Amino acid sequence: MVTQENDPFVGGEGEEADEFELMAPLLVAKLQESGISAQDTKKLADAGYHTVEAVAFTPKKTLCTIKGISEQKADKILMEACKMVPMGFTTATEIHSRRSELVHITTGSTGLDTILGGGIETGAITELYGEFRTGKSQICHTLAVTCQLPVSMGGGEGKCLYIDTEGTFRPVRMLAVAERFGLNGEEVLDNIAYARAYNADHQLQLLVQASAMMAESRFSLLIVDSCTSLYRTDFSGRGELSARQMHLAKFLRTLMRLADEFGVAVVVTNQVVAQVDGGQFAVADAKKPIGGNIMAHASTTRLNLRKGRGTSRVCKIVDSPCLPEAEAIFAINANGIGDPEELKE
Ligand SMILES: Nc1ncnc2c1ncn2[C@@H]1O[C@H](COP(=O)(O)OP(=O)(O)OP(=O)(O)O)[C@@H](O)[C@H]1O
Repeated sequence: MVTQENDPFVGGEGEEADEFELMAPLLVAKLQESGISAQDTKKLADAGYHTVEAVAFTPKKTLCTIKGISEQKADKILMEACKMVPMGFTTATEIHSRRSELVHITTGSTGLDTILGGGIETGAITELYGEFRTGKSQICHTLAVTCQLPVSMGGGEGKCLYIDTEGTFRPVRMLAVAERFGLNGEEVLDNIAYARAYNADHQLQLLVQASAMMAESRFSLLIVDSCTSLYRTDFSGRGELSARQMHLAKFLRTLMRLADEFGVAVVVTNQVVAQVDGGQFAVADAKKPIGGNIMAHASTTRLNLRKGRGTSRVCKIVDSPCLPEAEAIFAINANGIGDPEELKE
């Protein structure tokens, strides 16, 4: 459970805090120790680069677009940032050992957690897509609470950042989940940072603030519900398709950078639309997720949700770098995502 007292980024002490400090991203001001001026590190932070990792992962030509950062300065900044952040080759053994430390956040459903290898993966993007009322937002609400649990209880010991584009955020649902897991409702809500996005530009802009917040305090989950709905309203028709996809690609790339940089789990929801380009061989009623290849490639794991019997829902792993295709049945209960009655025991 993350409270002000035990949040390792807000002045926690002792062994646990040391461990987190080792894993924590380096604040951009750290570059001053390598001869970059305080003015320049401020310019970087103002432009949304709050950590040395964010700077090191950025191409030179992008850094040069920041007011007051010349090509020469960008070279020097990148050289120093790359010295602090390991960017070259490493061994598979090292990667294996790092990956074994990655935690999974419980979804609240045993069946779902089992097929997902423990829950939602941190340091990666998980996409939940499906028709309306299939439980996408309900899973997000449960995760916003379970991500705060201790690792031993299937949590990520971090706060949650929630970007809502459809106005479906309901704290009362989170209070019910908090009670189920024996957490203090007030503290749980205090650990969820909420923002409503009003258009696609604003949605992207919120990620700049998100990175500043993540650099200050320990977050384990970032939710965007829904990732694509504002793109559908802001860009219409075939004429704007390419602009829409470019904007979406930038948004998803920024999400991936946050997942890499801060090791947070990123969960995005997506709707489906009827398939219209399948010609005479199109399956009747076939629905596909919005966002095309851009969305498909950006998501590390894609989960398709559909309705089952009664309150039950079915989740299918459609794409994952290390999980087999599999299905699990879960339920939407009053106290969050769980197992259907008939599957209990
Ligand atoms: N308190 C509750 N107890 C049990 N089930 C609930 C509760 N609140 C909502 N639900 C169920 O959750 C379902 C809606 O799920 P959710 O809001 O996650 O849909 P969604 O997939 O996000 O849909 P959309 O695309 O419309 O946003 C409904 O079937 C509703 O009955």
